[in-house]
Amino acid sequence: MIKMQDLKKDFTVRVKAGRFRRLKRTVAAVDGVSLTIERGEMVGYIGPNGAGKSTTLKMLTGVLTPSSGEVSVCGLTPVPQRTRLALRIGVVFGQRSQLWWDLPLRESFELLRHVYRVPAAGHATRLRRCRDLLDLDEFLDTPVRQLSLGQRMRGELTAALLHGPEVLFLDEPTIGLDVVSKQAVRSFLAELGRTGDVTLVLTTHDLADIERLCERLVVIDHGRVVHDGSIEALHARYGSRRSLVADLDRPLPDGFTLDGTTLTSVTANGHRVTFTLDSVTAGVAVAGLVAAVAVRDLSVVEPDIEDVVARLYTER
Ligand SMILES: Nc1ncnc2c1ncn2[C@@H]1O[C@H](COP(=O)(O)OP(=O)(O)OP(=O)(O)O)[C@@H](O)[C@H]1O
Repeated sequence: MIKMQDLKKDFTVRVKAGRFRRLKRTVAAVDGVSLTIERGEMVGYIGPNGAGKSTTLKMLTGVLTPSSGEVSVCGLTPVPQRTRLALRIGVVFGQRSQLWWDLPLRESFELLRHVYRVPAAGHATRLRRCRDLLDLDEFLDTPVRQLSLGQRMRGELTAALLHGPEVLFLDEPTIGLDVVSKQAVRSFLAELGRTGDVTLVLTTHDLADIERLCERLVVIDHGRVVHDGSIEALHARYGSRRSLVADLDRPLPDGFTLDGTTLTSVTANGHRVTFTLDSVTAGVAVAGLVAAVAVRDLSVVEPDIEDVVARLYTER
């Protein structure tokens, strides 16, 4: 569905060199990315600021011409075949709107039907689905400029989907949204992905988006892919471990050890302890602990993706 082969994009920028001098410098925004994304995949494309995420998306959607390498989306070459591509993809870029500022959402959607020449029946079915899943009805007749950010984002998602695209590109779909709108957008995208009809590529700085939505995580830094795989694979690569957190009636006896674990924190005057599970399952560790001391409460905590990704960014 999407193929990139040694894709590069350089920008020439002028940098200050002394009071009056400006020197030309080349920035390799995307520096040899090769990726294949199959139909129905949900891929999170993440990386620190300036890593090259937006530039990649712009090349995939036909906004920017690559400096070198190959790119194809739905079998088309994005820039020269941009018009045909527009009928097959949907795009939501946080900063840019596809909606008409002064028109109610309902009319924007109708205009888009004409722009894309979408048959009325398909359009109506998709709009119905978006209205239900994204709760659009209460603001369908409100002019776009009066919508809250969360309402507008729900409108943008709908606008991007009304022509039935095969691929949806999302640049920071949940940025700036409140908790409720974030959940609404995530649930909607999860539902979209579940049906497998749409291939989804999203960039985000909110790793909860990735955890909720993407089986595949591509991490890019300085224009290069530094990780491509599942979240679990990332945890395995960095040796992240689950932890067992226990609230105890009394502090642990001096020198206490629990086989296959490491005691990593003791808080609340010794009443709360955390063990990292090094080589035992949670079940074995729980059984060992309960047999040895009086436990009031227990929980198993998954490794934190934020920590792992922060390490991935800083270790480079
Ligand atoms: N039009 C442009 N002209 C010059 N340099 C650019 C241009 N667009 C992007 N860049 C540079 O290319 C690099 C990659 O930028 P890009 O916007 O793709 O990063 P990003 O990963 O999307 O970052 P962010 O998370 O901050 O949005 C940065 O160094 C940026 O300054």
